[in-house]
Amino acid sequence: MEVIIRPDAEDIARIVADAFTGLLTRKPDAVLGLATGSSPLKVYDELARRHDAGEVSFARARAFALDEYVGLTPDHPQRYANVLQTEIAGRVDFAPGAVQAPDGLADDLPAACAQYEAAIASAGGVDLQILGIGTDGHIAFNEPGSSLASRTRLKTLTAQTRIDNARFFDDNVDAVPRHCLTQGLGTIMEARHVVLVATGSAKAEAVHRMVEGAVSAMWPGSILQFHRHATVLVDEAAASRLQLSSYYRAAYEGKPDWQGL
Ligand SMILES: N[C@@H]1[C@@H](O)[C@H](O)[C@@H](COP(=O)(O)O)O[C@@H]1O
Repeated sequence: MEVIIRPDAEDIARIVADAFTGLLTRKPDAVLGLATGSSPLKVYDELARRHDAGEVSFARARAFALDEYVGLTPDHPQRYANVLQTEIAGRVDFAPGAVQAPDGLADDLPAACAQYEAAIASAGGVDLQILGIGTDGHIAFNEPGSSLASRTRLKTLTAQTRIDNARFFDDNVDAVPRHCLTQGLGTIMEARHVVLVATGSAKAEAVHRMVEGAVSAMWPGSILQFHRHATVLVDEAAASRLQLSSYYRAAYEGKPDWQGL
């Protein structure tokens, strides 16, 4: 796991956008993994800017959302399919239907989960997955206690996650759905490169546990310690509990250019 500590979210966004544009240049039909939440927003802004400048195209790419709320109406602005359309898909040149999310309105939710797994597999798997992390250490919606081998499935959100996400629902926690469909930890682990972005002091404990703690279902992001190509980008506040921060800084400063991200 590579840990990169940068001064601010803009700098992090540039580095992550470089990973996306580099991949799409090498492999225009790449399969991208997209996250919701506030953490990726500056990355999406930077990608939209580069797209407008003619520096990158998503025309042949496909993308999969990490997760989706269960039961939000098709036009609900917080339905993650709509969030991704607003934040990134509608701002660049993805082909119609190229961005998929689990179907949180399906009559048969387990079947929808199985279909989603099959769609990712038939696309050839995810090349580059962007991730955020919850204050309780969840990635996608894999809450503490999630199986480290889990696949796309129905999950119940924790009270903490519903409180954290109430800001997207006019601060009304009762409006936050209780259930979601989420890629499992085992699903996410199959992405060929995962890039996790975390900023702000509220994430410091989760980042420390994920990177330096024991691998444990109590801190689901810690499964990424087993990933062969995981990059964690944090600002100073999110890095504030890291024990080996001097080492991470030295490694990044001395990193040979040819290594890339
Ligand atoms: N399902 C999403 C996660 O994918 C995201 O990583 C997390 C953190 O959100 P934020 O980036 O807004 O802190 O929130 C939600 O629960």
